[in-house]
Amino acid sequence: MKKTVPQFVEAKQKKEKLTMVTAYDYSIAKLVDNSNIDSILVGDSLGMVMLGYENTLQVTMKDMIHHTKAVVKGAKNTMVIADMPFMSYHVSIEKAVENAGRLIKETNATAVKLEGGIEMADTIKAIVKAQIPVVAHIGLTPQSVNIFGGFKVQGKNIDAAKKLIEDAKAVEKAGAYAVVLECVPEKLAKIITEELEIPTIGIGAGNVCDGQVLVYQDMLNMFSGFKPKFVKMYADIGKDIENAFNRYVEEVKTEVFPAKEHTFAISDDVIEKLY
Ligand SMILES: Nc1nc(=O)c2c([nH]1)NC[C@@H]1CN(c3ccc(C(=O)N[C@@H](CCC(=O)O)C(=O)O)cc3)CN21
Ligand SMILES: CC(C)C(=O)C(=O)O
Ligand SMILES: [Mg+2]
Repeated sequence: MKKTVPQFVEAKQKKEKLTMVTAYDYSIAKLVDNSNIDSILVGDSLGMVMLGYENTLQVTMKDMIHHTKAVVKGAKNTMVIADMPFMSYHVSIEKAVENAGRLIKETNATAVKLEGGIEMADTIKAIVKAQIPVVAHIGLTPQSVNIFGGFKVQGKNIDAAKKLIEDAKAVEKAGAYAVVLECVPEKLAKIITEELEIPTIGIGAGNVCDGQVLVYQDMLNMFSGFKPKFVKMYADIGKDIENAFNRYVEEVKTEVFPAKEHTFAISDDVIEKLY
């Protein structure tokens, strides 16, 4: 068994780094489960990497449930966190609790994640009151892309930096057990990490965070939509896939594939009778 929610929080006191990657289906979830990664995020980034949308705004509860169910089946021993999609927690606190509940009940994920700081504190509190663990997400919150005017680094001026520190404290006070810091300058992420008891999980926030998260297609170089500065390539699977497809085409054309070992036999008697 890998980490539970309390163990995830304790990791910070023990100064053990936390590791998280996204997954959106059964096969990848199994690979993550077999690795030493602590937790899986079924991110609403699936709208971009799996469904080809230009941002995460069109992702629905149905999409999140569909993908999270598959991930949970593959991740027998790994904590699965499901992103709450845009507009599933903004209309009212009641609807937010209801949708968080659906995500857990219909998928058996462990926790939900939602974007926002101070303004979401009461929502986080209500979901935690329903006994659903919540991960918060502040800084570059992609569901605010049209307010921000793009995917931009947050917290660079004094007011924005102070607001982010207040956001972090507010989500901790509201009962979040971890907080994702996305695209936050490293020195600000350090202050936030030191101020909080709960772990900070960084993406584009430096190695000062208590843990890190990356979209798996980014780290394996299998997504060509864009490449944020914070991404490091750990394998070149995209190129490997393209090369494999081209070798397959070549072998089909030259009749190298399928070979004997890929084909089924029949007795010559039967064939003779057919002729
Ligand atoms: N494949 C993928 N990876 C992600 O990390 C990711 C998604 N999709 N979808 C949802 C959000 C969107 N994210 C993004 C997307 C683009 C940038 C980006 O291009 N950032 C600029 C920063 C520009 C600036 O303000 O200086 C960069 O150069 O990194 C950052 C985060 C992070 N999330
Ligand atoms: C980038 C991470 C933190 C996320 O929210 C997602 O994948 O949707
Ligand atoms: Mg997300």
